[in-house]
Amino acid sequence: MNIALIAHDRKKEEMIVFAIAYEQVLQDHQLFGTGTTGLRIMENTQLKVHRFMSGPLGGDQQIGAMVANNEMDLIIFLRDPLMAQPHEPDITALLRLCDVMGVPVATNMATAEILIKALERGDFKWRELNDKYKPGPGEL
Ligand SMILES: O=C(CO)COP(=O)(O)O
Repeated sequence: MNIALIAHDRKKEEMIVFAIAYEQVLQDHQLFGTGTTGLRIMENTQLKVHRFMSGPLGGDQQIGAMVANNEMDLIIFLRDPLMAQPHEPDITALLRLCDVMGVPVATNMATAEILIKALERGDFKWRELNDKYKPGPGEL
């Protein structure tokens, strides 16, 4: 599965704790992240993360492009709900695309834990069938 890990600055420590706690689960998947989040995870675990640009420089949009292409299976996006972000439109766009494409997305730790346990159990195997049902351009 392709999994994206993204965290705003005041949520990065939480993301690192999450990545350490679930390293054994995450290591079996292809991991993607925005620039700084990906770097911090790699500095603190043995996980390999494909790093896109930092969020404010377009990283959310790059991950959004994967969602639009139906190439992303799960997103953990620890947002900071108490701090305005300069790239708020990009964040909204990414979350909107997750809803368009039916991609499971967690925006806080409580949901992240539920989704990672579901991943561990194999609950997202249906995503592998997705290509078959993938809408073509203009079909939505
Ligand atoms: O801003 C972000 C997501 O919107 C995260 O970007 P960084 O991981 O580069 O800090």
